[in-house]
Amino acid sequence: MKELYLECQSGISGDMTVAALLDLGADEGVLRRGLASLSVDGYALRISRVKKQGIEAADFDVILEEGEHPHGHVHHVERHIHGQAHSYEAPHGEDVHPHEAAHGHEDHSYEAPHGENIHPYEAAHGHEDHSHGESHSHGEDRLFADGGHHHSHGEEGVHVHAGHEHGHTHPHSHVHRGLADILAIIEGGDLSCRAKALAAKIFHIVAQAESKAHGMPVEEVHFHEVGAVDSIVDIVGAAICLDNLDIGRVWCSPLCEGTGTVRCAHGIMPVPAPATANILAEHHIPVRLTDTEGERVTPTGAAIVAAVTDHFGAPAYMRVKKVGLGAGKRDYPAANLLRAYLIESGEEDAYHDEVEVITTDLDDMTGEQMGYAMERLFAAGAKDVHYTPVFMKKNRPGYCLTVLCAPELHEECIREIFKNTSAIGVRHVLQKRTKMKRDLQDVETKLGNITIKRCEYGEISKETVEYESAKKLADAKNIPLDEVFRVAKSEPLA
Ligand SMILES: O=C([S-])c1cc(C(=O)S)c[n+]([C@@H]2O[C@H](COP(=O)(O)O)[C@@H](O)[C@H]2O)c1
Ligand code: NI
Repeated sequence: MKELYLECQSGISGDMTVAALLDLGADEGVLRRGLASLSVDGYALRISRVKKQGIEAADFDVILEEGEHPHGHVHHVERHIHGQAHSYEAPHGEDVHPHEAAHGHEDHSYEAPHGENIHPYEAAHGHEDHSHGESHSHGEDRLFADGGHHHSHGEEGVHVHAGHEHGHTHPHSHVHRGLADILAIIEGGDLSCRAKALAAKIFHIVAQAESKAHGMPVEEVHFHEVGAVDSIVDIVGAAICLDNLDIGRVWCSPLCEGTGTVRCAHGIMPVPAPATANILAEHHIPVRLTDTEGERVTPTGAAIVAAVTDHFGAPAYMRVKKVGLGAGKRDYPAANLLRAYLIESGEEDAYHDEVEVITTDLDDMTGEQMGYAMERLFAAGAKDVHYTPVFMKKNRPGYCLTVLCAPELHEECIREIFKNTSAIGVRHVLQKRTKMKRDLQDVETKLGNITIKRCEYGEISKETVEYESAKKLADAKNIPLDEVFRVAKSEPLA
């Protein structure tokens, strides 16, 4: 099984992920053919090599073709997901292009005016000849064969796109695709079942987060035409590449997110953007908030991580087989790169792993409450839970609660502790564990079937009778437990 470790020191976005996977060896031809098989057009792909602080990396760029954008420029993709209401209010006096596309004209500059932190896809552009004075509304809504709802803009009402009210002297149409439209596009593509399922899973995660952010049912979340193209290409692209690399297990570091604000289709939003924050929360993704200005983790990036990650944190041991670098679009003091490693995790080393040890001292709970808390912790997946008597401050006898769990479950276990005990703080530490390799085996004895646990650590080996199976036999035969153990030990075990 191939294993992937995503190191998200610079955060993660959809395009960085596709680029890093291509750099790891995902087949560009397979990616291009897969994307071309989707009923989505009006864009071009640019796959190139770029340098970030002198470090060479792969770059994946989705470029809208002329005519796709209402103003007819080739530009980097804007993203605009929204409900049908079109009611984003513009902060007063802001001079932001309604569609916020990066129209550098000559140079596609990503420089934001006045040092503002504008998403590269949404940077204000510099041309002068648009008239945005008039308002317009959406007229009829009909389903087009290309899998979206075209909105033709009439004369009345106001259509506000994240910045200011805008109108156009020419009528134009947008395609607003809902989740169902996008899932149909994915389903209709010539992709493997695994790639389709993964792309659909990622889109569900984004739609869920958008639905929560905008307070509307998932079915009503609509992906604006150009934004949908960008998201489809990035998300399906990532799914195709993961499938092509045959990745079976994914590890992911905490996501480093920046700070400040980001300007997008809704206007200025805090970093992490609402949809991103919702994904981080919903999927318990560990995050490291840094003081670098800017959005490092996008909703698409967070959704990919949520969909594919099996373990958060680096494996205890890993052998690196290959490194792939995917470039981010903006420049920061530290190279803006997503690093993807093809690895063999130390999990193959069956003798070592890591466990999280969580402790807290309790002096004001009843036995019933402590028993219940223990049950909840086991239900959350704790490996072990125990109470140790302690003598605490103010001469109070109390108990130290200790929970052992897999590192990726420690957040969940801490939540259970806060929910079900009087604790208002816990201590936790990741500990290295050395363990014997274990193997359970059923053996036949004169009393019946019994389970033996065989343990091995190099040349050291031992066998123990599994208590639960011995108890079952003792109950069934109505004989002392000791007798079952005696028989199990005296008989040669096959
Ligand atoms: O346009 C919409 S609806 C939009 C919503 C949100 C929310 O958090 S809600 C965020 N954004 C921003 O768009 C860009 C592109 O994101 P990708 O995931 O497509 O790379 C990014 O800055 C988001 O924060 C847009
Ligand atoms: Ni719109």
